[in-house]
Amino acid sequence: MCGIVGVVGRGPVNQLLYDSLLLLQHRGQDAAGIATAHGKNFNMFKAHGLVRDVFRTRNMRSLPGNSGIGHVRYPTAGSNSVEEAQPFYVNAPFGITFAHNGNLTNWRELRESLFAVDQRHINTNSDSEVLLNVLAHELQESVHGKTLDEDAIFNAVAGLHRRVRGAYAVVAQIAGYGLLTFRDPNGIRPLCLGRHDTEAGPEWMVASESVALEGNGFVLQGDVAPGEAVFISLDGKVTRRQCADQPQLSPCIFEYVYFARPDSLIDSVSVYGSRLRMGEHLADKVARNMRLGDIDVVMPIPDSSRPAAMQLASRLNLNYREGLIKNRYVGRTFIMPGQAVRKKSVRQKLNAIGVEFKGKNVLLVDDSIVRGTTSREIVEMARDAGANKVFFASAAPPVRFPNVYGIDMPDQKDLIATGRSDEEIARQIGVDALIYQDIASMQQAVREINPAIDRFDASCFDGDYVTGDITAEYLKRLSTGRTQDLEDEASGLQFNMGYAANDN
Ligand SMILES: O=P(O)(O)OC[C@H]1O[C@H](OP(=O)(O)OP(=O)(O)O)[C@H](O)[C@@H]1O
Ligand SMILES: NC(=O)CC[C@H](N)C(=O)O
Ligand SMILES: [Mg+2]
Repeated sequence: MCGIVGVVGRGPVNQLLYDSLLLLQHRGQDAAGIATAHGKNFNMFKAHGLVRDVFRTRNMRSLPGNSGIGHVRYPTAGSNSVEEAQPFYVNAPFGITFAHNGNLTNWRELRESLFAVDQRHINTNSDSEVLLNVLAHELQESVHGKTLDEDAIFNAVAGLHRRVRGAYAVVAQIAGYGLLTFRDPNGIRPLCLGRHDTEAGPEWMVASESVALEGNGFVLQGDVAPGEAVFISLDGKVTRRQCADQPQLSPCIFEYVYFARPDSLIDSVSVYGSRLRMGEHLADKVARNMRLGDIDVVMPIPDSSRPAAMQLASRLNLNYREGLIKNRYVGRTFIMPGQAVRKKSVRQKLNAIGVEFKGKNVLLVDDSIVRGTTSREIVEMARDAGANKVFFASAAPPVRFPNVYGIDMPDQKDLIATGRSDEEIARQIGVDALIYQDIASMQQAVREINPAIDRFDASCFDGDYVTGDITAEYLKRLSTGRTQDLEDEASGLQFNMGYAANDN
């Protein structure tokens, strides 16, 4: 899950973009980048690492301009090579810089047709570079020698929607014209618009999550609708148009479960509120399946499960205790690359307070169990700290299917719930009892806040993929695809370029 931001301001925006990326850091820890527009020129800097490590004063100084875009990356296609860090740039037509959150499901086919038919070379295994080139091609076709105007821009987005499948929330700058932003026809990934009034006129910001707007003094104007495109000219004029034939809001439910910050509003739903409700539904299931007298204490696994655990305890009238302390300098473990580093980081990140465990029957609550890395380690920690019995409740149902829309779980065999019953999973993670949320209750928790959401993408729980193009064959190819991408990279089909890294 990456984070994206775009700004059209009335003064330099480099610091604003930096601050916004810090507020979106939880969506991607692998690489960060900013591209600003200064007159007709773009300035860009991107590198591996967390936002605060990527940008030094000298890099910030090299990013002048009153508009710009930014990206924090969590790779889901290709590799984590720095050449796939975003934003991306193409020089024709006009010059475009581009950042993407999501994952395309037909990017390999698109890459072939871009080369064979549109004569465009894609230099990385990034689906985002493919998407940028589709946009550039459609824009070229739509302008066709005439001056660029809003009709041409929106027609290009409509053409892109017709060719592309998958999840995409995008911010792009067209040199000398302005900022373009759009969301896929299912609205799988979030995107919202904010406004800040100044004496010189309004400033505009679009971002993956409303926390980036609010944290910078912008007022949320609402979400970009599924299939909709918004164009903001450099003088601050906003034009919006629906560019998809059959848009249908089907947001990714995992945003509410885990990805988004609790203080964000996504599609008019408070993420925090939805997690509280997931806790209530989970409480009801615990009450139906366990003797409450057996539970001495309810404990969250920091950070994301806190609202659900708190609400569960309150609804069941049970003690709530914080027995696991988080090292605030270790990031999110689930989005780290590679199992070895994820496993080690769980131990570095969380430490048990012995007195809260010793001799007690503890109900641990987490937002989800995916590979089982966190739960296995924490259960062992609880036992080592002297817990009598360890029970576990997950505010999300078992994750049984790969994600193809921007969460890096391409391989079913990595998921602890694959081919296992709840009892077998309980044995795997070493608990005395395991309670999972039901799929319907998880969806209801969000829908109770916004009943207008007809459908969710809950494919990693139920195997029903909203874009309708995912076959068993596709999923099989996906599991080997990332390895293949790394091999392609070494095969010499690409140009290799060096990027300057910060050396201090
Ligand atoms: O079963 P797993 O593969 O371990 O994945 C699930 C765990 O990963 C996430 O935590 P993470 O440490 O990423 O972030 P958090 O601090 O936001 O909870 C999530 O909240 C679960 O705790
Ligand atoms: N998680 C994401 O949104 C990733 C965006 C894009 N697919 C990449 O790998 O860079
Ligand atoms: Mg967690």
